[in-house]
Amino acid sequence: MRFIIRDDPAAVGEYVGNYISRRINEFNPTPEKKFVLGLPTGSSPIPTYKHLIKLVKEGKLSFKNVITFNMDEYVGLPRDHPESYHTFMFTQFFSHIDIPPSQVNLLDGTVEDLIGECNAYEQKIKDAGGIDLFLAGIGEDGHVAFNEPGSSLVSRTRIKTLAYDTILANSRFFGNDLKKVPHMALTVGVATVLDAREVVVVVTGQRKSLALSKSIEEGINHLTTLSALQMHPWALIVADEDATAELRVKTVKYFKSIERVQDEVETMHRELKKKKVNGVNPNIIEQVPSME
Ligand SMILES: N[C@@H]1[C@@H](O)[C@H](O)[C@@H](COP(=O)(O)O)O[C@@H]1O
Repeated sequence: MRFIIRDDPAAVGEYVGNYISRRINEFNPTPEKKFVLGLPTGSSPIPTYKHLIKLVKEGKLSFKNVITFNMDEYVGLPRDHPESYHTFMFTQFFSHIDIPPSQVNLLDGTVEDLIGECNAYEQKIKDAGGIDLFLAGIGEDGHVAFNEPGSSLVSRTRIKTLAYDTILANSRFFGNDLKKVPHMALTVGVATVLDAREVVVVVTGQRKSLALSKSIEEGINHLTTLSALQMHPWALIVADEDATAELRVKTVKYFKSIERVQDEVETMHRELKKKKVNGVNPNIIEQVPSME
């Protein structure tokens, strides 16, 4: 697992935005071979979305040949509700970039057959060739998507009842009225996230610091579902300084000290790819012992 620390949320957004942009451009997507991107909602990815929008406006990035799959959606909120994740994604991101709406996928929490909706979503991801890069955030209790504490670490897209802490955290978007916050959601599973070829997680703010510590400094545990990321062959967490408040000084020093080496290996990896050297393992980055 790679772990990068930046000063503040804006710097995190710039780093992650550039990272995703580089991945899409290196992939060189075409109408026949589209890049498949998994996306989250929440306040944490907003600076990343802002930076990606900027890159599109500057002509440095295009989403014309990108397919997106969002992580989750509330059950029972109409798609045009101001707090639905559907509305959030179009307001914050999709309306500002050049992605054809037909390539945007979001779960629909208003359909009658919610189980059928979840199963069809998993199938749609498979049919698209799997997710190339899944961007994620983290809940205050360490959840990824809506995989609340106690979720199976091999879970797939399904209906979840939200934890009280999550309802409380999300009530800020519903006029602080707990009764207005939906209590159920459709969410991709932990295994759906882990199936992606690459996972990038944005963690900002002090209120996420305990969850971050539990995810990377302790063992894999279904009470902190993001900790399952430790099993992923190519995961990256990008945090701001505030989010590191509960980490051991040793952990922060370690990851800061290897960042330079990580960058060098990334550059080497890119150069090798560019030269199309035969027989190069695309996961060469994983072979650097200091990064495991
Ligand atoms: N389902 C979403 C998660 O995907 C998101 O990571 C989390 C944190 O949101 P924020 O970034 O606003 O703290 O909120 C919700 O629970």
